[in-house]
Amino acid sequence: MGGLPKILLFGKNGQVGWELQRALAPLGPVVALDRHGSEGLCGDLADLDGIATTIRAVAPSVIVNAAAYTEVDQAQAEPELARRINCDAVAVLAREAQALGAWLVSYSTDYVFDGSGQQPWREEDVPHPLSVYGQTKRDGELAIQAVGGQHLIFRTSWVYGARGRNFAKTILRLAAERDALQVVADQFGAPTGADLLADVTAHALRLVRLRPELVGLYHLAAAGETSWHGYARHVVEAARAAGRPLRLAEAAIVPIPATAYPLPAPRPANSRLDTSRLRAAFGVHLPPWQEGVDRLLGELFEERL
Ligand SMILES: NC(=O)C1=CN([C@@H]2O[C@H](COP(=O)(O)OP(=O)(O)OC[C@H]3O[C@@H](n4cnc5c(N)ncnc54)[C@H](OP(=O)(O)O)[C@@H]3O)[C@@H](O)[C@H]2O)C=CC1
Ligand SMILES: Cc1cn([C@H]2C[C@H](O)[C@@H](COP(=O)(O)OP(=O)(O)O[C@H]3O[C@@H](C)C(=O)[C@@H](O)[C@H]3O)O2)c(=O)[nH]c1=O
Ligand SMILES: [Mg+2]
Repeated sequence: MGGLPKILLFGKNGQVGWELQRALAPLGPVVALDRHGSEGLCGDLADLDGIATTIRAVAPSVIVNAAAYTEVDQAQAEPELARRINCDAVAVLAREAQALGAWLVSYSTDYVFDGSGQQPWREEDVPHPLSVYGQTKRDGELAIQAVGGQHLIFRTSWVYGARGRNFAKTILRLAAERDALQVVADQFGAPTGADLLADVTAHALRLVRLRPELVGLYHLAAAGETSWHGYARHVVEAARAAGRPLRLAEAAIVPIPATAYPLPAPRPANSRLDTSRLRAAFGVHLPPWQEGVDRLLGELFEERL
């Protein structure tokens, strides 16, 4: 094998991409691109020829794709663009990776499932997306599998990071602006940190160099479960305990059914992911979701002192 792998990272400024810049750095030299590209390299996943040319020019031994069309509601109104980025571009990455004999890492979502039942979803369960976003992400997974090269697909859920937009930050903002909040209490999943995703990715990439048979699809989420309402309550209680100025009254986070919070894209009621396959294959510990969320909050509160 010999030599450190050259890594090409797409989507470097997203929540996960930002943490990957840090976590991948010790593995080997990283060429990290956002949609604007750099030094003549195209990083725009909407430009299928551009990214193919970039990959051929860089000739990496690992491609990590952290770029995606992640606006779940907006995707309902622009399915073609969502498909181009979440599926067609991913197919190009898979083909170009295969041609180079490179590994491809990509991320997918709990939204590939229809949310039925109460059991955590396993990798072999049949996806049935409820939304355009979920469908295009599912088709991206299938595109990678159809090419059949060396790949890791990590399906995760409810991602947050200190940098970027996410539910926890939205709730903090709303708690400072409003007297009361209504939050969906009948959708269940696990908030998962972008830092955890990046660290597990780096760990897995080290391991697959020695054990290429670990190729495949894995569920990767923090341990435990909550509802969006439970998540919001956790965030607001931490903010209150830290003495943050809140407009929100005590006990003013009202649990509501999803039917009372209509959005363009339906979300799954059951977003629980069974992570046994990942933990067994890679020997990783996935901490309870509260640990990562508390770190995020600590970081955010520190920033604003
Ligand atoms: N966020 C979540 O809750 C979850 C995310 N995932 C998956 O995890 C992965 C990482 O998500 P996350 O980091 O949270 O998402 P973010 O939305 O934080 O980041 C996505 C990045 O993709 C970039 N992007 C969008 N369109 C293009 C394009 N045409 N070309 C290049 N870059 C583009 C965005 O750039 P810009 O800011 O310029 O638009 C952004 O930097 C994705 O595959 C996502 O589907 C899975 C489950 C949950
Ligand atoms: C802001 C807010 C949201 N909600 C509900 C709406 C919805 O059911 C749920 C989450 O809403 P959001 O729009 O913040 O999250 P959403 O964009 O659905 O988040 C998803 O993003 C994509 C990229 C994924 O892959 C998923 O894993 C998931 O993280 O919370 C409330 O009930 N009250 C509120 O005040
Ligand atoms: Mg969203």
